[in-house]
Amino acid sequence: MLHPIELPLKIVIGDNALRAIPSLLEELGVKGESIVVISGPNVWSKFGDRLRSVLEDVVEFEKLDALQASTVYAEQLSEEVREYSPRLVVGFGGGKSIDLAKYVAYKLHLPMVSIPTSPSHDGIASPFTSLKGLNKPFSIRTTTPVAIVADIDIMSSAPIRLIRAGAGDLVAKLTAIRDWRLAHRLKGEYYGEYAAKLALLSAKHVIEYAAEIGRGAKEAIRVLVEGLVSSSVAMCIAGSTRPASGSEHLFSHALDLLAPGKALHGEQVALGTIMMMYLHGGNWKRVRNTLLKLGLPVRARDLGIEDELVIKALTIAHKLRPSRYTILGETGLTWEAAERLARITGVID
Ligand SMILES: NC(=O)C1=CN([C@@H]2O[C@H](COP(=O)(O)OP(=O)(O)OC[C@H]3O[C@@H](n4cnc5c(N)ncnc54)[C@H](OP(=O)(O)O)[C@@H]3O)[C@@H](O)[C@H]2O)C=CC1
Ligand SMILES: O=C(CO)COP(=O)(O)O
Ligand SMILES: [Zn+2]
Repeated sequence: MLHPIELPLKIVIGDNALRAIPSLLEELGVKGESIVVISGPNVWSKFGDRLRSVLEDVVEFEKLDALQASTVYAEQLSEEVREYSPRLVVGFGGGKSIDLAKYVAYKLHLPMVSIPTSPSHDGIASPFTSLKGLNKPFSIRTTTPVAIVADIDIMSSAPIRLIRAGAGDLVAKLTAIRDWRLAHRLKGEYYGEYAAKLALLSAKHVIEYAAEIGRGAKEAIRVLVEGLVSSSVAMCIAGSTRPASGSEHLFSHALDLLAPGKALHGEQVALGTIMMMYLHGGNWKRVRNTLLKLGLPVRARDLGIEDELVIKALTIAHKLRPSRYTILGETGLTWEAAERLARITGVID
C-alpha cells in the first residue's frame, strides 16, 4: 500500500514571528493576490491590527469570522470564501479558527497557512480537523498547512488554561503510543516506529519543562510549541492521528458527548492519560505528578465533571472508534471496572 507523507513546507517559530509573513507570502507566490483570513472575534480584537499591518502592503485580504467549530458553519464559510476567489486561506487563532481554515482550504483546493495564537493542542501543523456535527466525534483528514507561523509573543499571551491544555495534549502521547504498539502486536495494525518516537519525544519534552510551562514562562512556551509541532509532524508522517490519539483521547471524545463544553480537549485527554497508564501497567503516579506540576486538574470534579459521567465515559469510550484498537479492548470496561479504575487513580473520590 502507498503511504504518501505530506509535510508543511515552512515553519517559522519565534518572537514577533509575524514579521516573517510578507516574505513567506512572496515565497508562496501570492504577493499582490487576494487571500482570506479566518479568525475569531477575541483574537481579532486583540491581535488583528498586528496581522493587518504585515498583510496590507503585500496582499489584498478579506477577514471572515470563525464563530463555531461545526460542519454546518464550516460549509457556510467555505461558500462565503469561494466568492472572494482567494489564492490562499489563513487560519489565525485557536483550534477553532485553524480547523475552520483547514476545512475551507480543503473544500476549495487551496493552500492553507496556520498562524496559531494559542498553544492549546497539536492540530496546529497537522492535516486533521475536529468539527462538531460529523457522524463521529474525532478528527477528519483535511489539508496539511503549507506553512506555520508561531509567534511566541502572541502565543505566550494566551490564557494560562489554554497553555496548560496544550501540554496535556502532549502528555497524552505516553498512552497513545502504548495503544498503537498494542494494536500492532495484537491486530497487526501498521505501526510507524519513527512517528511513534517523535510523538513520544514531544511528551518527554514537556515533562522536562512541566513546572515552567505550568507557570506560563515565555521561554517554556517555545518548548511547548516545538512539541506541538513535532507531534503534528508525527501525525503527518504516520498519515493518521494514531501516534497522538489512543484510549485517553477516546475517553475525552466520550466526555465531549456526555458533558459537552465543560473542559478543554487537553485537560480531558490528560485526565484520561492517568487512567489509561494505570491500565497499561505503567507509572500512572508519575503522569499524575506531571499534571500537577503543569497546573492541570487531576480530578474530574475540578473540571466540573460529575463522577458518574467519568464512569459512563469509560464504559462507552471503546465504541467510539471501533477500527482503532486500544487497551480498552473490543468489549470495553464494565461499570464496576471503570469505577474502580477512576477511584484508584484518584480521578473520582
Ligand atoms: N485539529 C485537531 O487535531 C484538534 C482540534 N481541536 C479543536 O480545537 C478547538 C479548541 O481549540 P482551543 O484553542 O482550545 O479553543 P478556541 O479556538 O475555541 O479558543 C478558545 C478561546 O481562546 C481565545 N484565544 C485564542 N488565542 C488567544 C490569545 N492569544 N489570547 C486571548 N484569547 C485567545 C479564542 O478567541 P476567538 O473566539 O477569537 O477564537 C477563544 O475565545 C475545538 O474545536 C477542538 O475540537 C482540539 C484538539 C485537536
Ligand atoms: O486530538 C488529536 C490529537 O492530539 C486528534 O485525535 P482524534 O483523531 O482522536 O480526534
Ligand atoms: Zn489531542
